[in-house]
Amino acid sequence: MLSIKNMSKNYGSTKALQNISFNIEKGSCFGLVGPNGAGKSTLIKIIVGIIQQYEGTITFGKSLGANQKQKIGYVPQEVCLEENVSALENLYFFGKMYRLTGKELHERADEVLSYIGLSDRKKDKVKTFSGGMKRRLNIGCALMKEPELIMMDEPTVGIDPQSRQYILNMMNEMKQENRTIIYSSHYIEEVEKICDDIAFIDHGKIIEHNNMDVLLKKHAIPSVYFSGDRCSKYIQEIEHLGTITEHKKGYILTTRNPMQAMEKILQLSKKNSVVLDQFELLQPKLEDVFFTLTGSELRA
Ligand SMILES: Nc1ncnc2c1ncn2[C@@H]1O[C@H](COP(=O)(O)OP(=O)(O)OP(=O)(O)O)[C@@H](O)[C@H]1O
Repeated sequence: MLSIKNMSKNYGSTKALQNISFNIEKGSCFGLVGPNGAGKSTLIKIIVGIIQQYEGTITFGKSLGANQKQKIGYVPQEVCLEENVSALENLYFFGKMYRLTGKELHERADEVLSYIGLSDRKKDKVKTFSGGMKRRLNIGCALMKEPELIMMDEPTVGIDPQSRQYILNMMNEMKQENRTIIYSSHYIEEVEKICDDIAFIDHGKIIEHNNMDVLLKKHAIPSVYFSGDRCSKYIQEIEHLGTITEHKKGYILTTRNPMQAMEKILQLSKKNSVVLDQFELLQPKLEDVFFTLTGSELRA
């Protein structure tokens, strides 16, 4: 549906994007993950058409076609609302920009208000809203044109957990409606919950792009946590199986072969009469993948 080829963008001597290429399928959620300054917003602004000077090509599939701009919704990182008027008036403003009028405009605004959970506050001025409500309305403005492709640039920054969950649920609903989402974030646990494909971006380069499951299988190393009095007695005997670190009252063994490691730990515990208090396989996380690939945490 959307294909980016060899895209680069410089701001003076800053290389914001360096030769980026990827494809996005219709109806999927594509996560763009990277620390501050990685180049996520620049990429989104190019796709939306805000930044027009860049190298490379963007091809939109048949479903978007020639009038693609009409079908792309953009939720900017900064909340972009008129605070002194009501939620409804903000939606009308955006609807009119997308050439909606009369009954169509009013009906669409009501639909969107219900979608973003603000129907009962529609006549209130935006300045009386919480941060989370403003974020939801910000998304609502982009939904006025019923986009096929919706670009969301860090839509959950600095809001309460309930609003965050509400927005994630909305995104899941959009996927079910076969809308395509590009979701930029450095909240990796959110991306993990809703994205199908993920691109890790750092210093303007895509350092890995893959389906979520493939990414985890390829890069995240599983580990085993075990604790119990005196299990330090046999630690030396399992050192060759992976990397051991002390954690809380026990140890984490990071290993490519967790089943073999678990069997060995059980064997040694029995032999040394050690009773294990805790013994579990820890599932790899996307955060670990980012760490493995870049050697650094995702800086918030
Ligand atoms: N208008 C601009 N002029 C000059 N440099 C810019 C401009 N916009 C972005 N940059 C630089 O380009 C690089 C990429 O910035 P960008 O905003 O795309 O990153 P980002 O991943 O979206 O970061 P954040 O999560 O902080 O929004 C950064 O080094 C940034 O300082």
